Amino acid sequence: MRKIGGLLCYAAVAVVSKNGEDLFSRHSKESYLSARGGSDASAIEQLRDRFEQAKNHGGDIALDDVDDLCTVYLAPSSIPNSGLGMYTTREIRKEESFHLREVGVALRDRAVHSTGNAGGDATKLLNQYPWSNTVLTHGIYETSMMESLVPGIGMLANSHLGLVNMRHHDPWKTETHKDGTDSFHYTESLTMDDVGRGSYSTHGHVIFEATRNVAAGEELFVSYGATWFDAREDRLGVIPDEANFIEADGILERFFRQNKEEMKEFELHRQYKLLLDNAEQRVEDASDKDEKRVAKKVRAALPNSVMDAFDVLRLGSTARWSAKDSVRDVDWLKEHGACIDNIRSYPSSLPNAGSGAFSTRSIKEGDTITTTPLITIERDELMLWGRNESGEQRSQELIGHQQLLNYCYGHRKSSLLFFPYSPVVNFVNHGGPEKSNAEMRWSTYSYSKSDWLAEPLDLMKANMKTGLMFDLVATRDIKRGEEVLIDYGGDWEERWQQHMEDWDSGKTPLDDLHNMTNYGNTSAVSELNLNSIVRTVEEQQSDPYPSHVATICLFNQPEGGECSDGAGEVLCRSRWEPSFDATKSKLCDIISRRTIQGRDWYTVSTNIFDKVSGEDMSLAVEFIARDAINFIHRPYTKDQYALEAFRHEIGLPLSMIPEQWLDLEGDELYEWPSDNQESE
Ligand SMILES: C[S@@+](CC[C@H](N)C(=O)[O-])C[C@H]1O[C@@H](n2cnc3c(N)ncnc32)[C@H](O)[C@@H]1O
Repeated sequence: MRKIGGLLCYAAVAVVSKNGEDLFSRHSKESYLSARGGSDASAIEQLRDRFEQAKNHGGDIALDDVDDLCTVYLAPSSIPNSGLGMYTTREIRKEESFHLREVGVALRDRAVHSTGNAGGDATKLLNQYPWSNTVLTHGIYETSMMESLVPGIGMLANSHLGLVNMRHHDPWKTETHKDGTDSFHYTESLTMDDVGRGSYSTHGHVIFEATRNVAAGEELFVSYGATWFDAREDRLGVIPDEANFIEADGILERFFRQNKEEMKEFELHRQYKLLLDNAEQRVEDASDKDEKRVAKKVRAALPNSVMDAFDVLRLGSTARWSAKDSVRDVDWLKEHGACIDNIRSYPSSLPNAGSGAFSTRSIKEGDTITTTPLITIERDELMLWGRNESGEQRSQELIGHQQLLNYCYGHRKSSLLFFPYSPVVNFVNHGGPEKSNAEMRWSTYSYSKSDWLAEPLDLMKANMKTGLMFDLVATRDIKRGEEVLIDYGGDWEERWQQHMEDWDSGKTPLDDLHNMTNYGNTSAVSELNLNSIVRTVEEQQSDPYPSHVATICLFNQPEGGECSDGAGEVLCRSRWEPSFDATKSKLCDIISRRTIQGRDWYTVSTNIFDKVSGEDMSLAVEFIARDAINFIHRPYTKDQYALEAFRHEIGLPLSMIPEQWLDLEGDELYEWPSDNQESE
């Protein structure tokens, strides 16, 4: 969705719509407030408890705060021609965390490693969905060019810039040692003995929160940023942003002050036509591109007839009028929607598997647990190709796969992969034939485009829309609190067994993974962040930090120049304010430390090299406080970037894949231990 290559960025837009406030009519029950998760610390405590319960009760967990009835639905979006959207049937209070935590799957340096087809090619469906790295905070430093896919609200919720009600929750803004995404299982249980290391995302804990009160029945909207829409004007038309809707509201307000309803109808029409003519003239008269764009968007926000303008009055704003059904009747949602909150993520009951999806309600055999749209991805797009010797061109050497492969469904005989993106569905783990209690099927939901199963492969690859869907169906009765497991298939199982054998025997190429210095432990990073003192570069010579650790400094550039030589210490200090905006953080070296009035202050030097201008923008900064310094993983040292980590798609039975999509022998993809074995 938003940004590609730093072009567009996720802005934490705090849009407060009057509509939402007005519609928020009744106070909800207390459990609902307690369910908002409270502080992150208590959320982690809760998770710890759940983990203990999971371990002690054979995987089942208690879910005291779950509503009996479904609270999140997939249903047609209220934005015309925008496919499906996501709706809540219970009110969500401003700043309340959305209860379904998500996984964030990082995409690594696609422009460098992908084939010509991918990485920046705007015609690829996959390229419509990644968030800029600021959503997975500190992701900025994970790799050179990082983007991420965040299912649930991060992919399924549409964007209406005038009705935004959800945004990514950023604990790192106030607690610099947190990156806002890491789930506790990651810091708790991931050790060198963990054979699952790197095979699942370390961002298993992405949280969204409400930017304003959200009414029961309301569609959930995030901001993709205005520039995302500007870049797609050809395909999507002119899409107003929040300011344009507000301006249009002002124009209508003036119109209705001057022209009363009791005026003669033809006079009203005439006056309104004049209003529209003026709006169009403004587009004509605009002196530059930006002005023209604003004028076009304001015009697009205005209704085309005076009758519709009266409708705006009734609904309260042009934004609300442009998506009339953005607050749907809950009964309508029950009838037309598909329930998508029957599962939540908690630490898996399986060893080495990271998080899992747990049923929040009792499900009967044959019932649909959740329904998910899919994006189709070509296998090539997830391959990591090396570089030639000069580093300028891609080589023919396949060096690995994007971690996203592990979250995709497919069959080795097809180059087509499917990535589901309903909430929590990506946490469903492999139970093998014995433990599985569910399976993925092509969806029977009325909005699933099942006729696409007859489409030729080329058309599927070129498709810029989503349409195919999966249902996750219970294959036996599932208790509330039980982990939902499917069978990833024989190919997956075989590769996993091979991976475990290689791991146990300490065989190469897994040596890198065993090597602490290369893919270091996150607990070490978290612990350093709790230390009050940061060692200077000189101190580190005799007392080094682990090599996977780097320091970033978060501070605001002073207005009106740097701390000059002549400036006194106090002035310097007041100028270099810590900032918790990760987008402004910089990798930095700690040069010296001084204690003034009992408080430690640091001189740091940032090392920034502007890739675009080629300019060395390194900066020496004096006097920043400890809380403006943060320990993070050095680029490429998080587990997901270990090239040798386990990689395999989730297997679909051969019988599910239409014959015309079977374009591969399949054996060339991985070094198959048993090449000729036909696996379902
Ligand atoms: C679709 S993801 C499932 C969610 C994942 N557990 C997480 O925490 O994000 C698939 C990955 O989960 C892990 N996984 C799933 N089932 C597993 C199992 N039975 N044993 C070990 N790892 C498993 C593997 O790393 C696999 O590549």
